[in-house]
Amino acid sequence: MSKPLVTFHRLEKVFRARSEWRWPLRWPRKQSRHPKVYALNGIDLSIHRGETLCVVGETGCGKSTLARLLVGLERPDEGAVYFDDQRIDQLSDSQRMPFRKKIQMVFQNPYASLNPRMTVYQILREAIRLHHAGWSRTQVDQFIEELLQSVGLTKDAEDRYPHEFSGGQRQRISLARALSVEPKLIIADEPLAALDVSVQAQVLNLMMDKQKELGLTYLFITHDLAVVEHFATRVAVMYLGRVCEVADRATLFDAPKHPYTQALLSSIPRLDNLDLEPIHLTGEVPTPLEKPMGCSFCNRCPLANQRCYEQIPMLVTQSDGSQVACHAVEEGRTWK
Ligand SMILES: Nc1ncnc2c1ncn2[C@@H]1O[C@H](COP(=O)(O)OP(=O)(O)OP(=O)(O)O)[C@@H](O)[C@H]1O
Repeated sequence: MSKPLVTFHRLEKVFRARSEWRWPLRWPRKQSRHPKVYALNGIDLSIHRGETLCVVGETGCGKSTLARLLVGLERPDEGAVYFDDQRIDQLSDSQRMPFRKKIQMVFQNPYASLNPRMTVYQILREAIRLHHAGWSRTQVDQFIEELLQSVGLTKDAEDRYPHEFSGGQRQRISLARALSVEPKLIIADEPLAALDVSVQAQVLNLMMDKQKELGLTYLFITHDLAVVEHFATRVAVMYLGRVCEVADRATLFDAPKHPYTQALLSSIPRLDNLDLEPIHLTGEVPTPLEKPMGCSFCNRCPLANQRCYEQIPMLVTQSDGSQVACHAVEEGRTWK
């Protein structure tokens, strides 16, 4: 197999808590006014060329932080990020310029991420000018027309402003802007969350078509497991700043191994097994204000034993190629 396009190596990110975290009820007053938030606690993960890696996990588990580190909006406290074999997490803004073109991001809210004062033409021209500085006006105009056509929009979209479009059309414009610099990787952070279900399918199909046509790689962050099942090549399941399972799509949905993945997937009704009962997790959801000593999932895991509370489980490759970070899986402990 060729080398991965992206590698996250033992990535850690700690934030100082935002003001709303300052005095939560569970936080003793004697503690710092700005306690630490352990957003990523040692992420080891790769993205292969041409694949769609979907990252799933409940809110606050660190999915967006991972994306922001890759795109250079945040720097890690520990560990490294490699793109095309080059370490990119320590680069200055100017050293990062060549990678800006190769790594593009599509956000959840296309309205907030498109400048409302610029027409679609101006938005696209700005991106193109930055990366194809030598192009003539005619070349730029022709490229914009073709670009809009390729995402299902017509030339008359050029003179309109973002607010004149529907949510789905705005997401097409965001995709056009990302594609305008001919990237290798597109990071899509919940790109469908603000769209109607019928429009979600159109945007998803467009993204899949573009991937086939241009050989793109996607890092796709979502809460929606139906989207993951339709769209992913591989899936990384995150829990509280750690990756607990990575597997190709079929393996993950057919044979999830980590107890958290099993609970997560049991919430989707399956036509092939209507008798399957959803697994209800008990126990308090841990806070990222405390660095977990052992497995981050142990206080909600019905399979946990003393070892799980004391020792951090590492990702271990299984016989079917998936990777699982779980002492219970390693020891063969199963649900009763
Ligand atoms: N700039 C920041 N300052 C302080 N804390 C932050 C900052 N950014 C993220 N966090 C915290 O880091 C943790 C991980 O956040 P992140 O946004 O990566 O999670 P997420 O999995 O993407 O969540 P969601 O699915 O809700 O978007 C959260 O506890 C969040 O509150």
